[in-house]
Amino acid sequence: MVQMTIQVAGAFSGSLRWGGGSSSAATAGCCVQHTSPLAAACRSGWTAARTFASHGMNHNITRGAGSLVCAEASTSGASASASSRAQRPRPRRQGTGGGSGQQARARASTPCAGATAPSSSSSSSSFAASASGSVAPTAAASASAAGVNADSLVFIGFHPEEMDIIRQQLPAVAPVAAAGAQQPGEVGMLSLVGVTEAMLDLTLREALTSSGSSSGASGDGNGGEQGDQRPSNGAVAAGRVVLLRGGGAQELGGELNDLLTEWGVVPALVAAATARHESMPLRQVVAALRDAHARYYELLQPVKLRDSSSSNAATAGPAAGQQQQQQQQLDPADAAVLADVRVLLSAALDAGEVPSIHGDYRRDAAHVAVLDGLVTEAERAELLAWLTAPGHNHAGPPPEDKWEMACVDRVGDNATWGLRPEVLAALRDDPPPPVVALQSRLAALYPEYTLCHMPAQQISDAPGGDDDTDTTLSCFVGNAVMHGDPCAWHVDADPTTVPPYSPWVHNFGYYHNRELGRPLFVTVLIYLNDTWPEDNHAETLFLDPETQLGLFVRPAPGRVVLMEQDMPHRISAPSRVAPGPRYSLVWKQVWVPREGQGQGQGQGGPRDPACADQERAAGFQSLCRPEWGEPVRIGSANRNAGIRAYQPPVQQ
Ligand SMILES: O=C(O)CCC(=O)C(=O)O
Ligand SMILES: [Fe+2]
Repeated sequence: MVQMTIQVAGAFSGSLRWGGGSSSAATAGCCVQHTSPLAAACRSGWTAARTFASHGMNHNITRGAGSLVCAEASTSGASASASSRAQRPRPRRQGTGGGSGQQARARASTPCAGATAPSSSSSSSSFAASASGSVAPTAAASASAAGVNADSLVFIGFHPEEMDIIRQQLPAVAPVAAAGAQQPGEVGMLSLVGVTEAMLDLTLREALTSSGSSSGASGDGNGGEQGDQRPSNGAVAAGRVVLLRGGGAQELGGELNDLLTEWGVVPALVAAATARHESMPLRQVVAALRDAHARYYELLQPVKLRDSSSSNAATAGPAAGQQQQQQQQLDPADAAVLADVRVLLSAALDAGEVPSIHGDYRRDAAHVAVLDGLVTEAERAELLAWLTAPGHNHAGPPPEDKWEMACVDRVGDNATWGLRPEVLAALRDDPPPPVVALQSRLAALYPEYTLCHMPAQQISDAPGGDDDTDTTLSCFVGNAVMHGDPCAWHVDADPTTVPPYSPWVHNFGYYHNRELGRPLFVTVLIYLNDTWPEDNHAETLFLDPETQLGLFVRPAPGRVVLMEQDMPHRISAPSRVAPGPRYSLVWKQVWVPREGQGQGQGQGGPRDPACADQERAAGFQSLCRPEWGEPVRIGSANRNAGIRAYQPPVQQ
């Protein structure tokens, strides 16, 4: 119910690390479990931030001590940082059915006080340098030789309204050249260039020389009125980057994201332009910078697969034909298991219209699927034994050497049993065979994606890693819920609610889950008990907030649930007759589209054209595979929901 969602949000407000100050570490971004001062792990990732669409525009970010810029100053003064109001979630339009229907996809606020930025000390490796392979001289020298204004701020992938704000605000803090004054600029003056989609295929030098001309650049200073010369939203898909060209621009670099944030523009990836960039098409420059940035911050952490199919690695393999290669290399045992997998449910709910990164709105719905047979009975038993102990008595609590009372859905709730951090770390770093088997089969089932662990640390914390709270994050959650345990509605994570100072946002921007070409946030869950009679209850519940309807999934040994992470859901506690805990193991993943849609992440091969076409037609990605047929539509996802039951007979 909507109220319920409000309560969930309310219960969390102020308790996130990025919302409530330093004592709130326990809830921050813990799509995962972690140790913390509150000694509680959280099933939900960004539940606290899950408030209402009406707040979606307000990031409430203030600048000041400990402000959020994640400047990673390079030796040449570049900074790696980012995000953008362009991709900032906007209020979600209501879907069918009316009602308040607030979808909690929008990030309510992105308070950043307390986030400490890595210092711009020389110890930090130069992000610009890693992008280009070496610390190259900046573009200034070659540019001035060409008669192009040496000092420029080149904004790529920013929406027109963002550029308007920047043009308005920047002159107050930096000497910005007047509109059209670019050949060459006055000494010390910065020219401000907004790059349109049409300009992405120009080299940096070409873009600068054509800036203000009919080629589509938005000019300096006040270019807001230039009609079709304003940066088009299409450029956002390539990524949001600010190139700092020349010493004057680079002086501003370390501060730029702070400024953008102060002005209400979500930061972006900021990098020094190098001489090498001068002759590269901007699209390529953006892709290379984003690749380097993703590598530097380890944003893409491919799951471990069987050796034969390890081509899932985001960095591995030639671009072409990888998908086929992965299928060919499928272990015959995995292929045999996959041939017997049954899709019991493929469903859509929680629908509405959401802003796309292109500036328009798209139809959206979240999805859940239930698969039986993805792991064998022997593998299920092996995994349960690995997570507990061989021969463990499952009528009693889980063994305390692997489990602790440390798992919560909401701050303040009593904790339930969760896996200890070292076990969670082992699941990622040294997974037992059943985990590798499941991951390999999922990778085979979804060849269009590179399956990665959610980079929980990078998403949760200020870049640079640990803050002062000694929080250990994990991309796995173990649940052993008992009768009477508190279980609350939550979402696991949502790409619209990642903190703005996180390198994830700098690279991928803000977007609603399922945006084409952007990583899909997916949770994978497996039920592990040997048996689970009906009377034990403990179903997983899924909610369509707008209609207050939903669906449930009964635990069954080895059953796997896939859900898009922004869908509200909860465990229901086992009944009194359940003799022991109900075990589930949960993966929090990001599925990175292989085609990349200009993302420049360099993964794998092309998507299956049929699949890609279907997605394009739908306007979004989904874990429900087209070959499974149309998903069952529930609540707001059912276009017939809310039609009049009684239609008066037509008078003749
Ligand atoms: O075990 C379940 O039914 C759901 C668990 C869950 O929602 C989580 O761990 O985030
Ligand atoms: Fe969850």
